[in-house]
Amino acid sequence: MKALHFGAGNIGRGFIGKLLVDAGIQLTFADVNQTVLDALNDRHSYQVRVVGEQQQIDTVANVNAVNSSSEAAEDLIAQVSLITTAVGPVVLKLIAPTLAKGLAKRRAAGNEQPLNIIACENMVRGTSQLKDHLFEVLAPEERDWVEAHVGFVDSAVDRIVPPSESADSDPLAVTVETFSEWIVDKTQFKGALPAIPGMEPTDNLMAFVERKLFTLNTGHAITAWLGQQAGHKTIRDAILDQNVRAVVQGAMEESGAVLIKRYGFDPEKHAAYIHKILGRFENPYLKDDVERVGRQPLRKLSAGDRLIKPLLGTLEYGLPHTNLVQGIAAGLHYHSPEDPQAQELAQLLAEKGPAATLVQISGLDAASEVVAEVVQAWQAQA
Ligand SMILES: NC(=O)c1ccc[n+]([C@@H]2O[C@H](COP(=O)([O-])OP(=O)(O)OC[C@H]3O[C@@H](n4cnc5c(N)ncnc54)[C@H](O)[C@@H]3O)[C@@H](O)[C@H]2O)c1
Ligand SMILES: O=P(O)(O)OC[C@@H](O)[C@@H](O)[C@H](O)[C@H](O)CO
Repeated sequence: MKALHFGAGNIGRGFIGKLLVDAGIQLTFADVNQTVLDALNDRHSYQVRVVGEQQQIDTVANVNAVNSSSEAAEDLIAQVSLITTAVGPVVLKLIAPTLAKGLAKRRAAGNEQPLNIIACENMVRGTSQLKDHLFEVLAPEERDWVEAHVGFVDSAVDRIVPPSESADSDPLAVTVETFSEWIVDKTQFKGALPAIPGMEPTDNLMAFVERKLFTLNTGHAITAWLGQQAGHKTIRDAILDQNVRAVVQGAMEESGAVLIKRYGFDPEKHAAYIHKILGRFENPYLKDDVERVGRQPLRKLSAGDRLIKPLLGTLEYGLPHTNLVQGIAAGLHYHSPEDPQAQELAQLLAEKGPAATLVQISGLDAASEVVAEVVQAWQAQA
């Protein structure tokens, strides 16, 4: 079996690429970073440091790489039976034209074998969003064929992979935590489910996507944003700060109450899930900067993402949301000279003030009580 994976970054190399190669799949990465492409094509292998109480170094071998918008990438799309991505939500739109050209070549070549595409991004139903981008650029005469032959499989992906501390000396170095979880929607595959140990099929994906995004990523973002305010550089230092931890845990519990009500999760098991996540944030073997985890605040504060969607759930069910409000206020305070979204946020705040900025980013109702609550928390944090 052959696969093409878009995005040879931290999750691409450290999680999805490794699982595919471990399953005996012949893997090619597609990326735009020439240094990474050259290193992959030079060495055809790289090492993954798995860190925890026990540490191990695994070698991922026999891999190749192509430029993401090249004809070589299109030709592979025409041949492979699996395409995965870990490029970041904003890049999905950028890879759609290459996908469209590759799928047109596949059809022209008469390749009727099923192809499955799985986006492994931190977003709800990312593959479905990639499909929307693809259909915007796909020629109308290709659409029925693509619907019939290509499975667009949504997934939830969980493994903390910060940039490696050795990245300066080795562009392929990658350090990952021991924990990993990749859950895919088995109802969306075309043809037989590929046998990939570590890929878990479910017919209840939304529950798992929301459980992950609205627990781990909710708590992670708040740890980063409040951590930055308190002067911490890393997620570990931030979560060991009892003031930060209390809000993070409180927000995960508030979001958890929504998830329990919506999906019927067992409350005790959900409490254990939160407890385990707090331990993962504390991992002494990983150096994860608050800037990585707090990045792109406009995306993280948007309507369907990790703060606002759980907040809306608490409003829907009449549940407490004090800590989520603190987290959202902290997101509005997030600053980073390197991050264009943080720059845009600062400009919005300067021009419009906190209430109008929040309403614009999150889609919350300007007249709602909760907007006033966030503004009050924002002022208190200043
Ligand atoms: N790192 C984590 O802990 C983690 C965990 C779960 C999910 N995720 C999600 O995985 C995705 C990737 O995150 P990451 O941490 O690996 O980021 P990353 O920046 O390390 O990797 C992204 C890769 O995509 C490449 N890229 C950019 N534009 C491209 C294009 N047009 N075509 C092909 N490749 C392109 C970049 O060069 C880079 O190698 C994000 O959606 C993230 O939310 C990350
Ligand atoms: O990748 P983002 O920017 O959506 O979120 C930052 C982190 O919370 C995220 O990458 C986590 O490390 C990951 O989701 C763990 O599975």
